[in-house]
Amino acid sequence: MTIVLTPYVSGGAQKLKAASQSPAGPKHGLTPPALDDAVHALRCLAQLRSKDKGIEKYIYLSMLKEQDPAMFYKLCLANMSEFTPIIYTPTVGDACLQYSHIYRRPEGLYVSIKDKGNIKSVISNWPRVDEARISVVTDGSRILGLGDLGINGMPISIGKLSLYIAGAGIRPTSTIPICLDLGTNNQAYLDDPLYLGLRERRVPDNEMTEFMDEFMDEMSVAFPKLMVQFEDFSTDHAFAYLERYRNKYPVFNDDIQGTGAVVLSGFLNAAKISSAVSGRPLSSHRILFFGAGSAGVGVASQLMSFFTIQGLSVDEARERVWLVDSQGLVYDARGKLAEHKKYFSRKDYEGPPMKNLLDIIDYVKPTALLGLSTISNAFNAEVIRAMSALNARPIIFPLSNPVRLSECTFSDAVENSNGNVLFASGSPFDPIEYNGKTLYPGQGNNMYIFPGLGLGSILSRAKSVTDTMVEAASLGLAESLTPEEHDAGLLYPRIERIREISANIAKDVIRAAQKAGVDRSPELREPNDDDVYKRVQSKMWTP
Ligand SMILES: NC(=O)C1=CN([C@@H]2O[C@H](COP(=O)(O)OP(=O)(O)OC[C@H]3O[C@@H](n4cnc5c(N)ncnc54)[C@H](OP(=O)(O)O)[C@@H]3O)[C@@H](O)[C@H]2O)C=CC1
Ligand SMILES: CC(=O)C(=O)O
Ligand SMILES: [Mg+2]
Repeated sequence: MTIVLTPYVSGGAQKLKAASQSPAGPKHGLTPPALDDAVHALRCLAQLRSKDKGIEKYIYLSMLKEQDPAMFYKLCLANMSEFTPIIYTPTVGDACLQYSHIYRRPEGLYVSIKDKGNIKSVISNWPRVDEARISVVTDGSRILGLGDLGINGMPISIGKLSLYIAGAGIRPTSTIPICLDLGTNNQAYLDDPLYLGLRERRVPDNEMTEFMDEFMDEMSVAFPKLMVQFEDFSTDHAFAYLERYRNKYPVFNDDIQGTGAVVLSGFLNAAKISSAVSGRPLSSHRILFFGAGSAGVGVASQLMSFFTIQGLSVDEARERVWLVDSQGLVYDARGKLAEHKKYFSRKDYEGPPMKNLLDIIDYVKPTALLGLSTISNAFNAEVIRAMSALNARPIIFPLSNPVRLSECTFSDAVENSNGNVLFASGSPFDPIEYNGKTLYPGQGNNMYIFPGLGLGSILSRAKSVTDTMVEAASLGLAESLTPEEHDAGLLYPRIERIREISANIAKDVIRAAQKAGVDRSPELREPNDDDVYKRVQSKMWTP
């Protein structure tokens, strides 16, 4: 069997395993006599499935990934819909919450505010087994919908990179999960004797920006071919650092751009179905966002292209969007607004604050209701019924993560819409039987986008990640449904096809990078798309 040591493992067990390797196969006596790859795969799956709790499964898979990455990724690829809810949302949310308690070994790079002025030497400690190509960087300040988790955010960077490796064939040794420790305002962690991060409150913005400038600069010097994915920064910093670095380095923000792209894709497919039934033109859809943070506003911005593709002007497209935040409908006359909400703030409403979601639905008459609020059950039975009264096929996407923060469950959405809902959630729900038919929930999660977007950006050696590259990823995903998936009423392709989907998205991203003139990989400027697709596939790592 293949045993590959990851750069950051050590210890007696690994040394013994490494010793069992030789070009001619395992050294006699250092592995059990009947150890066989295929049977061992069954053994690993049986061990995984014997565990009742999600967090125990997470810990088991974490250890398997360390000890035998090839086996881990082989099993992951063969069982994507079973593995993703464990290594990613929802279980990765529990892993983050409990990280300081379940911690067993270092994994990834930790850079703290105490390293300011000295970040270069910290980065230089990263083992250079392979040239780093992609890093997922979080500061732990808004992990999923769970709030400020400080250093406990590390598993989100690890989980996203596992999906890059499984879903897009990025070489494991070319990835760097990073958690920046800028303190935490989570009092429970500050009081927890096992907490692994700095026992300090978050630093002020000016200090954070100095730190981020140094960090980004040193990363680009140490790893000239690196692409950085910002993940789960709190909303103000998410927008600020994307703007600050996007024209300087190859970087994108997954919560703003990845989520925007995945939702545009699912919305395109849902709107076509909804419009085919109602007869209303695609350009007349009306979208109500419940939640106006980095994800809500990121998705709203990306959905502008849904309308501009239908021929609306940018101003007309903006008129199709309504935002709701914790204070209710977002409108100019309400008073001072956070910078990121201003663009979509309504100018055509001047009445008293409108806080009740049912009143807002009655006023807006939306065809689509998208939840990015972290408020579980916000889309209650009355809300779903109100949407169903307005629309033969209401589009309802409760996109908050993890699953317990979803604005509604799939079964509630189906029951209260008499099976008519066009549904996608951020975290996975099981299919359900309804009136003798199997209904499948969509998973509107950026996991469909970032692997292909990252792969395309890396292979094209993009200087920056342009809006057109993000849009290409989204449209590529929307078009990737097979006839069978269309017939089953799916809004997103089956996750089992993630490699094929990612290769297609990467090809479209490469083309968009070339069109935008940001690519630095002349050998990919092939005239034929099929050749580019084949080149992408040939570059994918296979366990
Ligand atoms: N499906 C996917 O792929 C993704 C899902 N997400 C999920 O989206 C959620 C939000 O993320 P993000 O935008 O970064 O977080 P933020 O905290 O920035 O945004 C949350 C938004 O919800 C609003 N809100 C909070 N309480 C209420 C309420 N009672 N009624 C109405 N609105 C309310 C907030 O209002 P205010 O502005 O007034 O505070 C804010 O606008 C998270 O759960 C995250 O996991 C994120 C990225 C990807
Ligand atoms: C999916 C994701 O990126 C989030 O919930 O933050
Ligand atoms: Mg995120």
